[in-house]
Parts: sequence; C-alpha cells; structure tokens
Amino acid sequence: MVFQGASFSPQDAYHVHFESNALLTVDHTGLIDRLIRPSDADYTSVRQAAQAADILQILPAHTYLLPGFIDLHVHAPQWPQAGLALDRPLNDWLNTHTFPLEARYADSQFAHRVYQHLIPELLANGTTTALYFGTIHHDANLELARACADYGQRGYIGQVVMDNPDQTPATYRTPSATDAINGTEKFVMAVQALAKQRHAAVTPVITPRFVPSCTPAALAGLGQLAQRYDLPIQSHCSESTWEDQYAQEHFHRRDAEVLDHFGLLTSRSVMAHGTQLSTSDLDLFHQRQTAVAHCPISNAYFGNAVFPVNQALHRDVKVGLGSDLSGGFTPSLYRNLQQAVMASQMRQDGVDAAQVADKRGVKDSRISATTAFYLATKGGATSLHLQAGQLIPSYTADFQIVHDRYATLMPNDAGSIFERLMYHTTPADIKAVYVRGQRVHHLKGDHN
Ligand SMILES: Nc1nc2[nH]cnc2c(=O)[nH]1
Repeated sequence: MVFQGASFSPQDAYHVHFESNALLTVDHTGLIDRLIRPSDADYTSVRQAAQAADILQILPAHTYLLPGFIDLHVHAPQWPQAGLALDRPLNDWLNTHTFPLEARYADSQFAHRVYQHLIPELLANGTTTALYFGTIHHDANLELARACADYGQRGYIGQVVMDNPDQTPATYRTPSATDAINGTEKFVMAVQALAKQRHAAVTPVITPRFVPSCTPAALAGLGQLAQRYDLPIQSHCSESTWEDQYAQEHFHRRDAEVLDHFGLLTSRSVMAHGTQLSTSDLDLFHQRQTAVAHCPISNAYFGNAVFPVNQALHRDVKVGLGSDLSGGFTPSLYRNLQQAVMASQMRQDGVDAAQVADKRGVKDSRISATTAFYLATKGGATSLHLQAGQLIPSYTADFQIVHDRYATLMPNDAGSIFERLMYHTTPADIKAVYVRGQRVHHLKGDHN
C-alpha cells in the first residue's frame, strides 16, 4: 500500500513534523518502508508504479494522515458505566459502582458483549493500541484479548489481581496470593498462545490493581513473575492523597517506593495517574525508566489534582496519555489531549493542591497541543517499547486518516490545521484507521 497526502507526525515532546504531499509506502509485514518527498528522484516513478498496481491511496482534500493513538490506561470492563457516578470520591465509586460491575464479568457472555462493542468504538476514535485492565476473571479477559484479535487492535491485556480482604468485597476478590500468581501465569500462557494462533498483536501484562487492593505476598509474587517472563507491568500509583496515606500507614513508605520494593517499577512498567508523585518519586521513575499514564479527564474526578507533565518530561520520565475509562468518561484520546492542555494551564495559575496555601502557580506548567499529541503517540509508544507513534521508516503502519471539518473557514497554514485537528476531531471526522497496514475501521457511508 502507498499513501499519498499530507501528514503530521511528532518529532519529540515539543515539535511536530508536517509533510504536505509525501508518499508513505508500507511493506507486506505492516511496517512503514519509505517516506518519499516530491523532491526525491523516484517520487514520480514510485507513485506511477503504485497507481498501476492499484495500491495507491490518495488522501482527499483537507484530510491528513496521523499516527494512530496509544491509550495507556483503559479499564475495559468499566465501559458500560462510562460517564456514570463521576461525582463520587474514588473509594466510594470503586466500592459502590465499579466492583459490582466488574464482578459481573464472571459471566463471559456478558464480557463478550461488552468487549465486542468497546474495541470498535476505540478504533473509531483513532486508538490503534491500548493498555487494558481486565477483571479478575480468566475467561472474560480472554474475551477481551479475542476482541482485540477480531478487530485488529493492538492490545496489552492484564488480569487484575486484588486479593486483600480488607480492601475488596468478598464477591469480587482474587481468592489468595497463590491464586493470583498461578492465575496470572495461566493467563500469560493463554494470551501468548492466542497471539501465535491468530497472529494477533496481543500481549499479557502483569496487573496488581493498586497497592491497597493487594497483599504483600501477591505484590512480591507478581514482581517475580514479571521478571521471569520479561513482561510489561501496569498499576495505579499516587493517584490520590488517600492512596498515598494508605502506603504510608501500611508500609511506612511512599506509594512509588512500595511498588519499587516489590520489583514492580521496571522499564516495562506503566503507572497510571501519578498526580501526587513527589520530585523524589519522579527521580525514581526516571532511574527505573518507568512510565506514567497521564489521565487528565479522570484526574479531574478522582485525582483531584493535575499531573505535572512538563516537570516529568524535564526529568526524563516517560509519559503517555490514558483515557482511564471509566474514571474518564470518554473513549476519545482527542478529548483527553484537550483536557491535558487545559489542566496544565490551571496548574500554571495556582490551583495545584500543593500550592493553594500561597496561591502561587507552578512556573512552566503550561503544555501545548503539540506536547499533548506527543503523549498520545510517541510518548505512549516509548512507554510500551513499541516502534510506533511516528510516521517514519521501520515503524509500524498504525494510522488514522482525519478530516479537517473547518478547513474552508479558517487559516490554512500547517500550524493552524494541526491545532484545529487536535481540538475539533470527533469520530465523524476519522475516515479510516489502520493497524500494521491493515484497515481496521472506516467511516460508514464515506466513499473516500
Ligand atoms: N481511576 C481508578 N483508580 C483506581 N484505583 C484502583 N482501581 C481504580 C480504578 O478502577 N480506577
């Protein structure tokens, strides 16, 4: 396949690259082969050959090729309650709404129905890769992995461990630490077998829910499993002051230090939220090469604070973007990147919790749409060690083709188009989505 048209691709956290009419060639393995500019000697011949072979796709006017988005934090089973009960504090929301909903995934037919609905919805929003929390149930989690395989999304999938009887209801609890470790190992094997069988981009992830819901034995065992199988790890870290207090009261350490103590902060770990991370925590994340999944919409509800994106990036901490369905109400990373920019500006002007006393803001907190775009693409890819998130040779051909709905009314320099796409794109503007060079979504009724 050869794509011809305009594109935007992140260079780093502060620069985006624009091409006005390049050819992007994709090889038979689904990797980007070449990016050929009109000034290159073989531009015309490659274009003609692609046209003759009927593999040239010319982007229509006012549409743009972007890397697919990478959502670093999705609670797949919470999809049926997206947008509900967000006026409750985290602990109350978990116990009253979320755990009872997640308990229903003991029924794998229910899981099938939800996951077959969620995955196409995420693809329609431009999300080509997602890092998922499942539930405690093996069969339901396999339904999630199968749904990723069915629809062609790249999925990282974790069987949730929550075995602490003090913090979990009897109706929704991993029975014991031994069960947590054996069950996780069994799930790892099953997902790896599915990946082989279906040639699917699905990867198992070690998933202690968060420190309060796990016993020390489970945390230790999961750290060892991750090391033995060289697996990615995900959890929540310092999402709220309540979570931080829990770590101090029970372990006499900071939340990040507890996770580190059990071998859960590695270069393959992605920790959600981090709104309360201290500078020493950020330095620990940097040392361990652990990533943060920034979930700005959810943080407005449950973190009650703003994660300091610039401060983390300046300390060389890996950061990507997460929707945190359903702590965040929307499957769209566009809406999350908008919120990332908005929240960063609130922090600049002094509503950050740590600064309220003297009403001073935090200098250099403001981020731009360029940085937010980086988080949703290259930042997420770096966090997962994926060659994705940029339109450059040897990277995976995970794309979205988006339409600029206001092109005829507003300025049309590259910078303006880029910002407009970031702020105004909805699923109705996402014409097509590709993973590994295969089309996995196209807008119904759209003939382009
Ligand atoms: N936002 C959020 N935080 C959590 N902490 C532990 N579980 C959860 C969850 O499901 N959502």
